[in-house]
Amino acid sequence: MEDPWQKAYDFAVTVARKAGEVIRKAGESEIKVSTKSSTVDLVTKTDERVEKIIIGSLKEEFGEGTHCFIGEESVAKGEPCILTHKPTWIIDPVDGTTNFVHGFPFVAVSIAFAVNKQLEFGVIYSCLEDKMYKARNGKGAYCDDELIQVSDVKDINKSIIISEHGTDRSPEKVKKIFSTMQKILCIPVHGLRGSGTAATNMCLVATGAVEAFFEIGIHCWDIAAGAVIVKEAGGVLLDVDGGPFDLMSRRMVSANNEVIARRIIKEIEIFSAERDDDMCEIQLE
Ligand SMILES: O=P(O)(O)OC[C@@]1(O)O[C@H](CO)[C@@H](O)[C@@H]1O
Ligand SMILES: [Mg+2]
Repeated sequence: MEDPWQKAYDFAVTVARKAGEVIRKAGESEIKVSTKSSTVDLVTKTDERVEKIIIGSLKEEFGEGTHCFIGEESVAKGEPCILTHKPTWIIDPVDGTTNFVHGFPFVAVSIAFAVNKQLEFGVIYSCLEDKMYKARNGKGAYCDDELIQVSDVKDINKSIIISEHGTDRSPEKVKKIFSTMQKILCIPVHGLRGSGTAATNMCLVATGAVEAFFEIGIHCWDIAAGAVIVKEAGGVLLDVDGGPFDLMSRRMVSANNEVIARRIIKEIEIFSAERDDDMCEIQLE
């Protein structure tokens, strides 16, 4: 049967590579905006430039009317962040902006595509490592055309877990994040890690380098592509309360299997994070 989204998938890979080349060459890492006082969320001119390139290319190829776009920088400028049934591209042009600014070598372009609110495919280009991760619903996950698979570790004591401390620096949230990390570290696990980009973290789950990555406070553009890649590599996605994964909820546990996911969930101290789709007042559907 003909696959209706093959062209979109191939195009996403091409656009992600093109965007990654722009990031690699960008001397411009000037911090343009650092929002709100309690958050440390860096934005550079490169973030905005790369998002324009990605969305511009996609609009030219697929037309503006039929496809919708959720992009980190466009949402920051007031565009709606609502997932409708329409074909929708979910884009983080530079995941790991803080890394990019500091020359810490993990920076990713993340592009996902959803139809009828279901993720169809995800592409993550880890542009400084030059690794292209990609996955399509039901068709496996790949890194540079090699099939990837999550780890088969079921014993939490033999695991490496990733978490990030995020951009919100309000002391009560930071306290909960570090308390959770302390509890997980002392289970004990082999180690705790963090690459500084959610997209890359999810690729590390998908390749079996780590057993899990969880975070409260991430956005849909950080994790949409990674969600497809983890799932297609044999992993699981859950909410931090053990319920079903919800892309717009800003909470997620991604893991190699449910045993590891649920063991971590036991330790997570949940705090509130405003949903991505509540950030917008206009409801489109
Ligand atoms: O703003 P950016 O660079 O796209 O996102 C960077 C990032 O660190 O922020 C998230 C929220 O804490 C992270 O997990 C995520 O990958
Ligand atoms: Mg991001």
